[in-house]
Amino acid sequence: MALQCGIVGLPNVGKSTLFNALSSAKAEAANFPFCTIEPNVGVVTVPDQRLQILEDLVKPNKLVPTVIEFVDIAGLVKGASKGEGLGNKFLANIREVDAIIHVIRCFQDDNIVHVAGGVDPVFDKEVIDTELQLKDLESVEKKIIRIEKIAKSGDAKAKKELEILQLFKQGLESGKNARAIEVEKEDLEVVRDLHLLTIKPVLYVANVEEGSILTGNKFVEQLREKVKEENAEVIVLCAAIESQIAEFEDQEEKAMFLSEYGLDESGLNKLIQAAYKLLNLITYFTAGVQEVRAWTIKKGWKAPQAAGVIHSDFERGFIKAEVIKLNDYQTFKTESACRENGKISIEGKEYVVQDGDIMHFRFNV
Ligand SMILES: Nc1ncnc2c1ncn2[C@@H]1O[C@H](COP(=O)(O)OP(=O)(O)OP(=O)(O)O)[C@@H](O)[C@H]1O
Ligand SMILES: [Mg+2]
Repeated sequence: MALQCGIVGLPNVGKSTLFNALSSAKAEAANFPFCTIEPNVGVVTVPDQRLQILEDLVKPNKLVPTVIEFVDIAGLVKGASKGEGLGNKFLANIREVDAIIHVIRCFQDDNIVHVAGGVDPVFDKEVIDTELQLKDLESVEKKIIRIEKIAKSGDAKAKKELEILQLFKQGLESGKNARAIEVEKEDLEVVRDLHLLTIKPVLYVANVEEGSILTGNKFVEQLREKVKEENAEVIVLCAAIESQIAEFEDQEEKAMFLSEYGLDESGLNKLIQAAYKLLNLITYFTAGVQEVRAWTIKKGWKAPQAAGVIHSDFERGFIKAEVIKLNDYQTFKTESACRENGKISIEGKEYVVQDGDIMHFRFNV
């Protein structure tokens, strides 16, 4: 159930450079092959140090990390919501993704053309936001027309829905993203079928020049200031350098290259991990000699549902789960030692799986 992040932004801001870097980011965590489903969808392994820890302890035949997908979406321009620059097609691409990585040009380089003249992250962000909002407004207005008819017949539910839709309409018209419009959680159901673009979770990538990776620059400051109240993450990286980092197969060489830039981790790794969080995902592990494996679930899932990711039988016939915490596994080294020391807890159907849990499911079908 790999979820998708769409890489969105103005033309020529570094989206494809970033996407290519992500796509060639060789599985660091393990020997999971990178594969491309379509030319513009990349399956990217989620780097996770905990897998290495488990590998060292268990020495499995196989190590399987978890993955998410990135989609390289073509650049949007002003007027996209009205079909400019193939806008409608690209907006449809955005509708299909689960979260948005909004790439914003924060690098100064006179050789690289900026579609709007000069580097201006705040302006650029607004151009994209506006196009997405206009498209959302169109969706909301269509639904309003539909629901109005029902409301007129005196249907109470429709009346209530109409009120909520009006709130979205006003918010969007005033330049707000749908995710920033304050409504009750259950009211979100009213717009669920619209798959609004600006309701999807977002994070920003400030694409800076090589010299500003560590320090940031004035453009990054402007962007941070602009998104302050959004509570969104801003990741600073240099896409051009990331694509070079991703080329290294040899981990030592890679580490050396990184340290030349004063980095201890690639920007890509940070981005992938942030994207994973943005999608509201967490990881649990299964650890056997055959295979140590990371599994992706949504935060808040209970044990049977989490088990269902492995196989539907596990969910259907769920009896109980045995759970070891990673640091206990590290301390006692083996599953049996964990058992002897009372570090395996037996959990039932109501157990909410935690990030990093090592799970063993008992089931009967
Ligand atoms: N951080 C950076 N510093 C300098 N140059 C960069 C940086 N990131 C990307 N570039 C350069 O910017 C140019 C545009 O990059 P890219 O093709 O990735 O943009 P794009 O957003 O995918 O554009 P489009 O929307 O047209 O597909 C390329 O020449 C790339 O090498
Ligand atoms: Mg591109």
